[in-house]
Amino acid sequence: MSEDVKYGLAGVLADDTAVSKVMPETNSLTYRGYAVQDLAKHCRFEEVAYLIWNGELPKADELAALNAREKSERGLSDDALAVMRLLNTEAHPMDTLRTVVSFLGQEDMSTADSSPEGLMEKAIRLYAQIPQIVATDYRLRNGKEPIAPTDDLGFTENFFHMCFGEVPAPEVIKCFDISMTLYAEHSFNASTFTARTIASSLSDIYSAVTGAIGSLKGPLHGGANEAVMHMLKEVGSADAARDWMLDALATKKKIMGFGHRVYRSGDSRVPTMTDAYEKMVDVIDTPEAREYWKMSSILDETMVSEKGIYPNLDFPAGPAYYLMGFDIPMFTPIFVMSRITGWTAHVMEQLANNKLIRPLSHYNGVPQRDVTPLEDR
Ligand SMILES: CC(=O)SCCNC(=O)CCNC(=O)[C@H](O)C(C)(C)COP(=O)(O)OP(=O)(O)OC[C@H]1O[C@@H](n2cnc3c(N)ncnc32)[C@H](O)[C@@H]1OP(=O)(O)O
Ligand SMILES: O=C([O-])CC(=O)C(=O)O
Repeated sequence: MSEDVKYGLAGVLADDTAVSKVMPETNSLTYRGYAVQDLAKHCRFEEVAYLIWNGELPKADELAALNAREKSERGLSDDALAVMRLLNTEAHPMDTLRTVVSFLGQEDMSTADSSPEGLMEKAIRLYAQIPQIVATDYRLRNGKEPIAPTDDLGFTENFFHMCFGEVPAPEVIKCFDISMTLYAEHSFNASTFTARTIASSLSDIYSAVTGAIGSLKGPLHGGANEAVMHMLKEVGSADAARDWMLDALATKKKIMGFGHRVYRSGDSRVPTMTDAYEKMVDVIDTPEAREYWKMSSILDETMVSEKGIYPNLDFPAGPAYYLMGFDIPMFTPIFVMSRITGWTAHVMEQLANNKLIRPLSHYNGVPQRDVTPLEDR
């Protein structure tokens, strides 16, 4: 260990950004100057996507133009669908998504076009097509035929339609839409920084997004929303929750969905997501939904009172997705459907003022030595 090294780049200011601001001192977060809570309350995810890319909220005609473009980009090619049918249905959906996004880059004859217009076109294509990849994979893994997207529905409604062939209650749509808004962007998190690092060598945007998907998959980052649900299933009941947590802490287990590199006293997005999750539980109103809600509340209270470590966004998002009917391995791919907006905005920002990302390392290996020829070793 060296005092000069910032392990994990913790606390390092690596570049400027105007996309979002994470403020741990006030547990707050803004996208382009707007508080996420306000955005979640007043805007559909499509408006937030426009904001993240363009820096301003859209006027009605601008939103209509984005939505029309997104709809025109829906529909994977026959080749992409054929590739999906070849893939291993036992694989994790993040592996499938990473592979198919990489294929989209291979299929696009203008992959290397990094003009501002070219980047925006590809960002909108990915935003339009990733939901179909996620939904198609869900259906193929479950032995069902894929459902094609429809232009009659908005972003969120179309996703539910492609997964389940139906659109749920407005409260469920609202909860999902809020999760999309909250997941969309979070400054230099690991996956976004990965995307920027790849872009900084003047590689292409598909490569940057493919790498970012690989980074998000890890359970210390986006993969935690799945891990949270596995944990809730292991806990089993609200009655068992407090003892489960005390035992996990006593045995020094890492509790998924808690803690954050930047926020130390609470994730800015959690109250909004928890509120949306609670409202959805009230609407679903099944014993299972109420049990998960109680269990989550007890785990949260116990972790905060025992360790002073607060839940992050993955903690309420995991069970909310589960109660919406999604299977657990889809949770992190759903995160990608949202974070694609932040990743691509950061690729655009990186390339607008590019400097190759190349930090230094502190060498702690063996000192320099002479090579002994093979016959003498
Ligand atoms: C959308 C997102 O990506 S949000 C993050 C999602 N990830 C998770 O939920 C995974 C669980 N959480 C964690 O692993 C961590 O909190 C991280 C990786 C998110 C942040 O890690 P760091 O900034 O490196 O925090 P660090 O590991 O230094 O934690 C400080 C102390 O709190 C403890 N701690 C932090 N999070 C947790 C946790 N979830 N469970 C138990 N202890 C924890 C650490 O063990 C450490 O204790 P120590 O000082 O006794 O060693
Ligand atoms: O900011 C981070 O390190 C992780 C996170 O919460 C996110 O990417 O949403």
